[in-house]
Amino acid sequence: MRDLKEIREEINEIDEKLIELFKRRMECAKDVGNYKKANNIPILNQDRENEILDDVLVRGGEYGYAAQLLFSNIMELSRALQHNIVGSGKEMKELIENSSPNIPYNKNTKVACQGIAGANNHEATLKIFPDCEPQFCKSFKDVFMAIENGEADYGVLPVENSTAGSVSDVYDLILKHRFYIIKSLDLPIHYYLASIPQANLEDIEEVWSHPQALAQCSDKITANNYKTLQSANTAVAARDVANSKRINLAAVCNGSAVKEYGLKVLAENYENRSDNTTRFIVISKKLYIPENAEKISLCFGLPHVTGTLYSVLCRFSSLGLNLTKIESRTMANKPFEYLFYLDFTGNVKNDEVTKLLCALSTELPEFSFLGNYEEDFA
Ligand SMILES: C=C(O[C@@H]1C=C(C(=O)O)C=C[C@H]1O)C(=O)O
Repeated sequence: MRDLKEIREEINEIDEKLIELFKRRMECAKDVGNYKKANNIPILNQDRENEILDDVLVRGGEYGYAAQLLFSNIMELSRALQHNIVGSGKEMKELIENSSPNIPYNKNTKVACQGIAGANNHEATLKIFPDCEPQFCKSFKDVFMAIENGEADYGVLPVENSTAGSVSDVYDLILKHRFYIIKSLDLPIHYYLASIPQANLEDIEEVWSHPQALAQCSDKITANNYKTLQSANTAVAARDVANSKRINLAAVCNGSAVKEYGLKVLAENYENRSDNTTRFIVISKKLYIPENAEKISLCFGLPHVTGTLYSVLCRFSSLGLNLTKIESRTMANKPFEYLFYLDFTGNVKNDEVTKLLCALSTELPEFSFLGNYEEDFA
C-alpha cells in the first residue's frame, strides 16, 4: 500500500494542473462570452453541452457519471461568467435597484386577510400592521384578487405551520399571481377547546375548526374520539359553535375568537406541540426590499435537462446562501411538470447574488424573483 503522504503529494500535483486547466477553460468561456455579446448569440447551447456530457460519460470510464456531474457544474460556472459579460437579466437588475427599502404604512393602508375577526390571520395582520382595519376576504384567492384589483395595498397569508406543514393552496396562488413577498412573521399559535357556556367537557362529541387547526390538534381530538367538521377558519368555527346552542359541540380556536364569540374554555394549549408556530407572509404588487432583508424567495420551472435543480442549488450554496424551503407544485394543465418555489437566506445588496438572479432569470423557464425581505418573530 502506498504511503498516505506520498498519495497526497500526488493529489497536490494533480490539483495544481487541474486549477491551471480550469482557469484556462474559464478564459475560453470569457472569449466565448465576448463573441456571443458581439454577435448577439444566446449563452446556453444545450446541444453543445449534451455533446460534451456524452463524451465525458464514455471517457470517464468507471467514473463516467461522476465526471458528468463535475462537467455540468463546470459548464454552469462557465455560463455564469458569460452572463456577466453579456449583462444578462437587465430587467432583474433594474427591478432590484428601483425597489424602495421602506414599506409605506399608516392606519388607512388597506390590508386584506382571509377570515373574520378573531381568526389567526386577523391576529397576524394586527401584529404586522397595528391599528389597521383589515379587509376580510372569504378565501385566500380573494386576498390575491383584492391585490390584483387594487382594492388592497397588502395581503397577509399563512404559508406554513410547524406541525401541519405547508398551506398548499397559498403556494399555488403565489405561483399563479407572482406578487412580491415583502415581509414574513412567525407567530406562535395556541388553541383552546371552547364551547357554549352551558356545555361541559364531558358533553363534547364533535369538534369544528379549520383543517389546519384540526391537524395541529389531532392528538387530543383522536384520543377523545371526537367527530370533526371542517370550517372556513377557526373564528368561523367559534362563531358557528356559539350560534348552534349545542352542548355536545366545541370549536378549536384562538383566544381572540373565544372572547369575540363569548365561548367557554374547556381546555387550553390544545395543540399537539407547545412550539406550534405559523409563518405568515405579506404580499404586495410593488417590490420593497428593506435594508436588513435576510430571505430571498423565487420560483421557476425546470427545463427537461438532467441535474438542473441540483446545479441551481449549487450556485446558491457556492455563495454561502442556504436553502430554507422548497415546494414543488404541478403546473396547471401540464400533469407531471412542476414549478418550484424556493427560499434562500441572503440579501440582494450582495452583488454576486444579484448577478446570480440575473443569470437565472434568463436561463430558467417561468423564473420570477418573488422578493427579499425581513423575517420577524412574534
Ligand atoms: C462555452 C460555451 O457556452 C456555454 C457553455 C459551455 C461550456 O462551458 O462548455 C457549452 C455550451 C454553452 O452552453 C459555448 O457555447 O461553447
